[in-house]
Amino acid sequence: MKFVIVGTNHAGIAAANTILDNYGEGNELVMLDRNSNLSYLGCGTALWVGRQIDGYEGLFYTKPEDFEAKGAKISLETNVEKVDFDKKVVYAKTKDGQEIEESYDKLILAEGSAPIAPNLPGKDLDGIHFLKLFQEGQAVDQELSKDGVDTVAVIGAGYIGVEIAEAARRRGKNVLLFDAEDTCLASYYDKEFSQLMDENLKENGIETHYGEFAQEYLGENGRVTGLKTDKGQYEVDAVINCIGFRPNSNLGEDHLERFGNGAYLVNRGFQTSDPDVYAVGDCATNYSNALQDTTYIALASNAVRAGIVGAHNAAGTAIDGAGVQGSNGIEIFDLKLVSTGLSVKAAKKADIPVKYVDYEDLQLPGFMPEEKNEKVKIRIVYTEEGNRIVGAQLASHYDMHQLIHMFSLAIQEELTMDKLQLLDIFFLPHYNQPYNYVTMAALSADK
Ligand SMILES: Cc1cc2nc3c(=O)[nH]c(=O)nc-3n(C[C@H](O)[C@H](O)[C@H](O)COP(=O)(O)OP(=O)(O)OC[C@H]3O[C@@H](n4cnc5c(N)ncnc54)[C@H](O)[C@@H]3O)c2cc1C
Ligand SMILES: NC(=O)C1=CN([C@@H]2O[C@H](COP(=O)(O)OP(=O)(O)OC[C@H]3O[C@@H](n4cnc5c(N)ncnc54)[C@H](O)[C@@H]3O)[C@@H](O)[C@H]2O)C=CC1
Repeated sequence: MKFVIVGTNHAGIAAANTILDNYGEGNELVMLDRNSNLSYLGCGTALWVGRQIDGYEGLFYTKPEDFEAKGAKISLETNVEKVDFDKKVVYAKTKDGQEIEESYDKLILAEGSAPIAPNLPGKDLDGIHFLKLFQEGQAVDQELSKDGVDTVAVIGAGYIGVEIAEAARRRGKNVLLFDAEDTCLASYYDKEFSQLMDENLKENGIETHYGEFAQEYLGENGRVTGLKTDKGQYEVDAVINCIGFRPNSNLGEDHLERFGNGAYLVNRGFQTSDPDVYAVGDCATNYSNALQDTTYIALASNAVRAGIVGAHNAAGTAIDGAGVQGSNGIEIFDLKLVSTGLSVKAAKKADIPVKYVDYEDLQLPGFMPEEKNEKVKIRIVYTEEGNRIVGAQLASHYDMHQLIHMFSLAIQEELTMDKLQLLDIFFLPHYNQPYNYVTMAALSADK
């Protein structure tokens, strides 16, 4: 059997390793990617640009030779231009213009996603950036090193925007952070949580502008000098756009069924509407256990799992993915926020009637040293009918992030609130309280 994988970043890499490690013998694998590098962990961009880590070198976790050593044929700087789904042939062109044709038995599309580019006047000015690829991270890093770049506008206060705003601030810049919503991180947290991050950003010197839409990039001599929004005009020396991702799904757009946002629509085994074509990672949908329906969530964690499951299915081992909760986390100037599943706001948007319970307490007993102890805020979201757990959010300066995985499992396994009430949660003063906030929240929940 011959497999072709288009896109060799996180999803494509996971698919390739699954095929090579489990079905390598007697099978053929071709990997194609238009980029000059693979396996870049974008999550490290802000850490590197903000000088919280020494450099970018450690942000790559594999190289082409690793796949060649296992028998794959891998070609970077090779753009796949067309797929003939009837003849089962992929057409690509290398950087130096060489045309490549690869037939396949099973095709795995792992084309990923691209940053959404707002079509605003002035969009071609110098000093306007996006953040996805390693090369784009490098461009932002170089921009922040230029003389005269003192004030930076970040458009979009989602995950990338908030992280790069922190990085630019750590580099000593004046940072203006814009979002159309009335808080940061609006698609991940309810207001009671995102506002904690808003305060944290302001306390650390970031100027936040919410409920504001960018309308125009202003410039002089080909270089950006300002940003005009529906509420004002600001002098800035550089702009970083972070208003979300759009799935790359050009190759199959006329042949494969797609989701509302253009992502390839796949089943639980990541098979598309063409039985010989699989789609994994940011270019494809996923199954949400909270919604109990199809969803689109662009995360490296999802991409890796999708790559593994999709590859097994493509190779003939029928397995269903476990679905996703969209579990995520962020740490900015020491404040940690983690969430999984649906916020109250997201549940409302999805027309799922929910209740929620909030609880706030110190992580450790009061007798523990003050400098080790922090308040933790928790919200658990559950369905009005049946009390099924569908979401959780936590915020603290204490590192409580591992707890969110328990809620992720609870959502996946469709657990109800009563299962949490008397769950055996150990007590040790070094870690928690005898009446810990999970038990207390569950006990006090309206059921
Ligand atoms: C700044 C930043 C921070 C992030 N932080 C996190 C984080 O902390 N946690 C997390 O889980 N996620 C994070 N993400 C999201 C994560 O990076 C993506 O979800 C992940 O990259 C998706 O992997 P993928 O392999 O599906 O797609 P991509 O990474 O988009 O890779 C797709 C690949 O396909 C190639 N390709 C596309 N079309 C073609 C074609 N026609 N021909 C040849 N090659 C093609 C591209 O060159 C690319 O290499 C972050 C993203 C960014 C940008
Ligand atoms: N820690 C993590 O898990 C991280 C995950 N990622 C993932 O990468 C993907 C892309 O991240 P982001 O680009 O930050 O997308 P995002 O969806 O997280 O945030 C985009 C933000 O831009 C705002 N916005 C949209 N259009 C706008 C406009 N015209 N004007 C002003 N604001 C506008 C939205 O309200 C939203 O808050 C996401 O799926 C994200 O989850 C990225 C970084 C870190």
